[in-house]
Amino acid sequence: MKKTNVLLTGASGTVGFEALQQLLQKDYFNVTAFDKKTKLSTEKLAPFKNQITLIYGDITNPKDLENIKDVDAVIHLAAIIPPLADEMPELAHNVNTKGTQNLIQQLEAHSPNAFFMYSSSISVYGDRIENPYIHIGDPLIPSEGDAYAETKIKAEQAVQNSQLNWTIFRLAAIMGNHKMSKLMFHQPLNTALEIATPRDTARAFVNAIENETAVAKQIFNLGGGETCRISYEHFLERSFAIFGLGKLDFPEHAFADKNFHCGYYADGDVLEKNLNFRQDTLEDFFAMEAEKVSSIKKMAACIFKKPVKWYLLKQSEPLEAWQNNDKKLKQHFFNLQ
Ligand SMILES: O=c1ccn([C@@H]2O[C@H](COP(=O)(O)OP(=O)(O)O[C@H]3O[C@H](CO)[C@@H](O)[C@H](O)[C@H]3O)[C@@H](O)[C@H]2O)c(=O)[nH]1
Repeated sequence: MKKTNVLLTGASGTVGFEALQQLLQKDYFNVTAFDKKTKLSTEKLAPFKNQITLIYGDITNPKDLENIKDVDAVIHLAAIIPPLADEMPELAHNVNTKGTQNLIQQLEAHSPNAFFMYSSSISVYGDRIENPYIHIGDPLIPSEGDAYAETKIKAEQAVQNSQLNWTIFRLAAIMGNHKMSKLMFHQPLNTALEIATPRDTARAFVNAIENETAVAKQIFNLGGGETCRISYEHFLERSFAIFGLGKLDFPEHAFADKNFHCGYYADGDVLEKNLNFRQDTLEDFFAMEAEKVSSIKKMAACIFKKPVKWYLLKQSEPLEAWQNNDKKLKQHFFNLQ
């Protein structure tokens, strides 16, 4: 039987690395991994170099894509995600939108029958504090200044306008190896949060390869479902306890009131019915997180929790805006009277 040639972009990323390992568990896939050459990607992908075709390159440069040929299925994950996407919106546009267009062009020319699976994001729906139950047909209204969401919307359009067969998954909050950053304070504490673990997310893409007809030419919300829902405040409380950081005792105005994203996917079960990708619950996620924290690390965090929380709080842009009475930024982050 002829093997399916799968191209995986962003193979060393949080979702990509899970997808790579899952693809390699099946013997009917020939995997080509495309990624940017960085210290991290080299380290993570080196152990697989005998099992895959490895192409290092920059997706913004069409020349780097020239060796991509005879592909049957594509899992396109290479992207600049927040917070970097917010700090460097032009780079995000080049990689996320133009890079996707470049890849589509290469595939249209050399793999016109390829099935293109695109990873979009829940950020495209914008602020859903008032109305947290999200459906696929809801309007796409990114939060003010959310360059990342804009790049994802444009890339979605490029995918839909392509000559290829395609599917688009709008990923919920993917909780994985992402570092804590200033984004932590951009998200209002009363945000309705539905997570999906990287391995469940990857499984959806991998299972879609064999279920192309069921998902082709459609857009889906991809989340962990009812067992993966929590408020952001409770999510942080649980995480702080796991890391030995004690209570979530930040001052008023540390967290924004608005202009972020996330919510509950009201129609997320549709993708699950098609692809049967969910295995993890929130409790599994917290158990995995707890396993990552050694007792020594937890003890150190416990001893140093005050300076650690002070350091985190220093990164709160909402609090900084409030303290500086920066009218524009206060307006951006808070519901003012
Ligand atoms: O110019 C670049 C920048 C990044 N990458 C690669 O892209 C991947 C990004 O991974 P990561 O930053 O860990 O992102 P994830 O959290 O895995 O993001 C996934 O989930 C997001 C939605 O939550 C989607 O927007 C992304 O496309 C999808 O990869 C990595 O392999 C990078 O090396 C490139 O190939 N070229």
